[in-house]
Amino acid sequence: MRKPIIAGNWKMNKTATEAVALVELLKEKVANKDVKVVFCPPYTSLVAVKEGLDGSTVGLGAQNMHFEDNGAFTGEISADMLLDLGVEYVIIGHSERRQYFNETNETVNKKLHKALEKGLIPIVCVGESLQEREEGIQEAVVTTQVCEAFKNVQADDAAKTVVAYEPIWAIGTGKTATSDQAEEVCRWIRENLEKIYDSEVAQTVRIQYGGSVNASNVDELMGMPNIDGALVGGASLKEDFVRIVQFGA
Ligand SMILES: O=C(CO)COP(=O)(O)O
Repeated sequence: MRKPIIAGNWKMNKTATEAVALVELLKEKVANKDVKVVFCPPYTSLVAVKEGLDGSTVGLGAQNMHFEDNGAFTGEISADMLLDLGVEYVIIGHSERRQYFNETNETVNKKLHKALEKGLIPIVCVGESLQEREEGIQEAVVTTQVCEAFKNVQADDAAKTVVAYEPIWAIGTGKTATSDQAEEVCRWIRENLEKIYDSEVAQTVRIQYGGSVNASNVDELMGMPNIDGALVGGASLKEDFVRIVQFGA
């Protein structure tokens, strides 16, 4: 049985001071032994959020990292830097990074290798654009993203990874994929993992849905057999997140 994982991607929101206030608001209310809850604040708030979460089961994640260990990469952050702060999870290949910061399937693959080598748990994001869905090529797009991301990743490492299916057209738009649409792609992702590896790996990897998840639609999404969690943007910055992690209640 896969333990659900619900992560809040705070994106470029909250100063460190504001982040502490949000942790205070949420941390006790989101404590849930049946669900892994993770906060992914901006880099600048990681230390403050870590301190604020002291004694809590809520995990700490970063929103990105570089694939090199160190060097002349102005403005970038390495896996070791994150680990040193107590970070456990890292989002890799978010569509906003693919769209605005030149992230490609190749850099996603490099980052996935580095995160796993260092012992961070990667949350690898995949998902098609509106145009790709309208053209009916979403299965091919997501299949390519999954195959490229996992290139040369060993089975035991792959099993530790979390994959997030985030259709770009559903992010921040208030337009959620229907639970059937989300389930269909999450199932394809699992089938791909089975083809690349085996059914044990495929059945171990947790697959999240992300894109306008809120307190009203979470129950239906989480009721789907291949959806093991959510990657939540806007609603993770508010008290709604408490209801989201209590899905099904
Ligand atoms: O991109 C997302 C999470 O990574 C989803 O964002 P929203 O929940 O704001 O649509």
